[in-house]
Amino acid sequence: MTLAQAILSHKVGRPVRPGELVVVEVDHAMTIDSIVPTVIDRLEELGARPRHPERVSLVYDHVAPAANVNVAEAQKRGRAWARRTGVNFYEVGRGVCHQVLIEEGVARPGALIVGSDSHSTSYGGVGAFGTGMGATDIALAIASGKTWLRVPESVKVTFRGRPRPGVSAKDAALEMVGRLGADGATYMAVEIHLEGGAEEAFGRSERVTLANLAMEAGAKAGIVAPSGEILDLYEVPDWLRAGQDAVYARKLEIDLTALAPRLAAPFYVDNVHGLGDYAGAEVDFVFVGTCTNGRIEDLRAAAEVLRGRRVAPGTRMLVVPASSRVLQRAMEEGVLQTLIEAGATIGTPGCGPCMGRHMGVAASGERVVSTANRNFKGRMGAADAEVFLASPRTAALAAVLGRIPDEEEVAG
Ligand SMILES: CC(C)[C@H](C(=O)O)[C@@H](O)C(=O)O
Ligand code: SF4
Repeated sequence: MTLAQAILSHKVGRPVRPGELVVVEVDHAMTIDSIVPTVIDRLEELGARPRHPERVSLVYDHVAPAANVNVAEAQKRGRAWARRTGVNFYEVGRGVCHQVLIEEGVARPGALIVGSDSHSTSYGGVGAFGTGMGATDIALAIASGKTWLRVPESVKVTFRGRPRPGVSAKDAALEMVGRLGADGATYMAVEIHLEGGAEEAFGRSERVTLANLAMEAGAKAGIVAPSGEILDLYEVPDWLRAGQDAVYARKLEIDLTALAPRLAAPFYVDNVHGLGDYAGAEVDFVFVGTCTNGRIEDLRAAAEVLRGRRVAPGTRMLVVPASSRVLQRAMEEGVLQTLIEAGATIGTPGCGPCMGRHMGVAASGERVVSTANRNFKGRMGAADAEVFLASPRTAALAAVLGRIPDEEEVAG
């Protein structure tokens, strides 16, 4: 069995096969500020309330703090609903939904989590089956405590070895999406195995980055086989193991020892290149943050580059911690001090300008280096703003140099 099969079989109480439709209890249902109004509408149409409010979370992260009166009104309605129903509520500033659910211990190995956000695959970083759904499906999951799923086929991706200096999980994830293609894993589970040193090199944070980017290959779920740090942090159930008999739709091997830093160039996440193709291109705006790369490990990587240096004149840099805990930690460790002294500015924990809705959108013709997971046309503001996706290290170097760095500078 694959890991996706193992989790869904455990839920159903018998072995399930890819292609089967199953109705399963969900361990948790999550929704966000910008989707909750529709979720409430659907629940009201059904005359339903959350069946298990303690298994529901509402996180205010996407346009938080509210950018205008309409958003403020919608958030007010969601707050009142959360109070009325007793679901878990995370206010403006607590952080990006996925990071919050991981920090709160909701995401754990073997759990099934549905969220009204496509990057719910992130929970796979800790060995959960996390998947994104629309508002109607989430409303039904909240009302009934269950959902239906087609048991997905799986693509097996094996990362082998330890990455070279300057190469991170983001580079590995971009390489994976580039090789799979944007629709290479549509409705499949991407099952990620770390071997030959990769299981130690990539801790929880890095695994979340990998599972998060699996979405950009179209994946229903991205599940990293628990090993390394995950075994220290969680109790991993015995049944959560891919069997020798597991059948995969496709297998991909990535040698981390040979991997160079990667960039996803506009306007597709699978448009993955080496730095050499764009090195020297001027950069207007650098954004470090998001559910992909806004954790303390990512802020440390940026601070390491910025220590004792300045963001280049003509370039601006915004750092948005993925959560309030990340912010707190960055403060305690002096990471914030380093970033601020270098001339970066800090935003409220949450999604920040990832979706181009507030907190620093890009103007026409501007070039952005972002640590996020999407670079579609208009994603961060103007339709012709160019967004390059990269690791926190590459992004921070772009900020101090005012241009896209080359491979040697990143290896530095
Ligand atoms: C707003 C939300 C529904 C959306 C998603 O589903 O992913 C957003 O988080 C994104 O990254 O584009
Ligand atoms: S940080 Fe970006 S990718 Fe992640 S949930 Fe928020 S908007 Fe979506």
